[in-house]
Amino acid sequence: MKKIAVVGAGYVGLVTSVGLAHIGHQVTCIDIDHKKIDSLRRGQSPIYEQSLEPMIQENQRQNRITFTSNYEELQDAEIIMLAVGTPQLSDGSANLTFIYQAAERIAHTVQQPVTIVVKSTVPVGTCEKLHEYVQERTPHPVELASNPEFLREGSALKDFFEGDRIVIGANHEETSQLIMEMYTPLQIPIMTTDLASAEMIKYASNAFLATKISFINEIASICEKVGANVEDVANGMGMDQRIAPSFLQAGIGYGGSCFPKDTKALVQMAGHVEHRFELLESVIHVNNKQQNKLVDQMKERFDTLLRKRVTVLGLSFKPGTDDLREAASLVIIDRLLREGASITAYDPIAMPRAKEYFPAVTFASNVEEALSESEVAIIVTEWDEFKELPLHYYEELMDEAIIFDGRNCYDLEQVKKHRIEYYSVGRPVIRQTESATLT
Ligand SMILES: NC(=O)C1=CN([C@@H]2O[C@H](COP(=O)(O)OP(=O)(O)OC[C@H]3O[C@@H](n4cnc5c(N)ncnc54)[C@H](O)[C@@H]3O)[C@@H](O)[C@H]2O)C=CC1
Ligand SMILES: O=C(O)[C@H]1O[C@H](OP(=O)(O)OP(=O)(O)OC[C@H]2O[C@@H](n3ccc(=O)[nH]c3=O)[C@H](O)[C@@H]2O)[C@H](O)[C@@H](O)[C@@H]1O
Repeated sequence: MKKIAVVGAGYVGLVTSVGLAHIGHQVTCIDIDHKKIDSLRRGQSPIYEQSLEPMIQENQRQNRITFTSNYEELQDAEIIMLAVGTPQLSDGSANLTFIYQAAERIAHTVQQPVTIVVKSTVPVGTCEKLHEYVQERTPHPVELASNPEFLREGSALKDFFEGDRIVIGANHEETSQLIMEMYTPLQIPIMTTDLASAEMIKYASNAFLATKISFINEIASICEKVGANVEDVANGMGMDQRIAPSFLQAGIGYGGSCFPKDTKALVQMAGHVEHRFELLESVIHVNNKQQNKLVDQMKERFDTLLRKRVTVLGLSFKPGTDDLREAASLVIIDRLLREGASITAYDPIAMPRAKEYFPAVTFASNVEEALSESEVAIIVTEWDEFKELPLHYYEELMDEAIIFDGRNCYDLEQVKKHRIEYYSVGRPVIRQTESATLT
């Protein structure tokens, strides 16, 4: 059992805190956001993440986790994990303000030798500089390690307990050893390396996954023109073990708090060492195009979207989370509003957050209400609730069932059995007439 402090109670900090407490460590989780801490003390999670809230409560009951805004409470921690945000600056590079603010507070608080572990995604070279920065501000010996996080929102706890690998970057073997001991109960393969390589593994991994997505989306666009079906193409490609099936789901592009920002940060980082990362620039460009694709198609279909009654199904950047950061819905709704459409939206989880973003949107309390009297539906997030929705609902509830599906939720053969006009990504358009469905 180790005494660990985690700084930052966001997606990463909170999941890390709860995960580490659950495997037996004594964890103090610190955040400067008093509202978050108050809610956590009551056992309520400020974010939606499957199984997180009961696990917070269970570990509170066992006295393995406490939440605070008071830095003094990290004084006796042997390990301090840094999990504050690293958002993007206007030029795309990473904003390290929160990292340095937290580091300053840590330096002025610690009373004994400590190891700081950077979980936040930071540009290569940051850990080395941060080490000096903290050590200059405290007489107590400080060690520093990079331990990038690979969890996905929506499956964050599962990823914590069953991740593919743990990466530890450090300058000394004893430092790596300490972090390895902390993770021992997890039985996940651990790879150790130097600080810079660990920092780069995180960016390279996210950039590679984003590249897979933009690649398949480009293939999807070609499929549409040559009459191929991108789903079959992706399945066929994924059967090759060298390619692997994951992250080949064509759609309206990647969003979220990390792929968009980390790809841009890596392009910036490369630029600083006079390397133009052209491949990644294209990945970003393709993704921007992809987010606009369905609205472009919709405009082509209707000539004008002025006063069109559009239903947006799904708002979060992916299912399983209420996170709207860089979600495709933001781009799509903004475009639709500028085109003069009238929008009703529904999301099973993200609506309370979405209401702050979209004052001009009407929010429905369920999918039926969202679709009733709608002229066109656009699916932005592939929640199970939409995937499992019987297709006749569209026929019955909408004026005329016209669906633009940005996440390829439905099987084309099933769609063909209904009076539905159906546009998806990288697959043939289905335009069923009444007579065709009856035969
Ligand atoms: N969200 C995700 O799925 C993943 C995020 N990451 C990386 O992890 C880092 C954190 O990301 P998220 O958890 O999404 O951020 P977040 O924005 O959800 O949470 C960050 C938290 O840090 C707190 N904070 C800021 N300054 C502080 C300070 N001085 N002292 C204490 N708390 C402070 C904020 O109040 C906030 O609650 C980022 O670098 C991100 O790129 C890495 C892997 C996955
Ligand atoms: O650094 C991070 O923050 C995290 O970023 C991603 O995790 P996350 O953003 O939570 O979600 P993903 O499942 O990777 O999805 C990201 C986006 O890509 C899209 N996507 C994903 C897969 C796919 O095949 N096609 C596709 O369009 C999703 O719809 C979503 O908008 C990575 O998968 C994590 O390993 C990483 O830790």
